[in-house]
Amino acid sequence: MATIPNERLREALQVEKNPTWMPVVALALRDQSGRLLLQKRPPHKHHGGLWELPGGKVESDEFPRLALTREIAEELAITIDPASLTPGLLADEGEFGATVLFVYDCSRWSGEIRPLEHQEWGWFTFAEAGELPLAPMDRDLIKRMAQ
Ligand SMILES: Nc1nc2c([nH]c(=O)n2[C@@H]2O[C@H](COP(=O)(O)OP(=O)(O)OP(=O)(O)O)[C@@H](O)[C@H]2O)c(=O)[nH]1
Repeated sequence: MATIPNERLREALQVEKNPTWMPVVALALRDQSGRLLLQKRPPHKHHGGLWELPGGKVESDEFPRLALTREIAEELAITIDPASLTPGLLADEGEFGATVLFVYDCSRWSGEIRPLEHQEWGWFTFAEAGELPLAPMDRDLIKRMAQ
């Protein structure tokens, strides 16, 4: 049987290491009538002025559900129970999908919603959300949620 020289085998199995991909978690928070909470990104940030789901980057030492719980407390002053989250849709953008957005569904929280980062926010039906200038991944996600 022909053998592959070790060096060639190593080369063939070499997977390009790319530590630069970015996991982002976002919350599809619904009120009692099923409307979705969206907020507007600050003008100076990436996708500034566009509307999106609340959430943010998962730090390298965090579990996704805990990152989302942290982000939601930081942005909206409410507490969500990580165990009550349901994994939902997924989207990506950038070359080879370098930013991956994981959406969790949730309809229970405690506390009163307050925009701690002074962001504009509101509850929207899918039809209303479709009229907003949305971040590109969110446009796609909201279309899929509405189906
Ligand atoms: N949170 C959130 N980010 C989104 C959504 N859609 C989307 O494209 N993004 C992008 O994902 C990235 C998340 O960054 P972020 O700025 O919200 O995260 P963060 O709060 O941890 O960031 P910071 O450290 O800059 O404050 C941004 O590039 C943002 O534009 C979304 O629905 N929610």
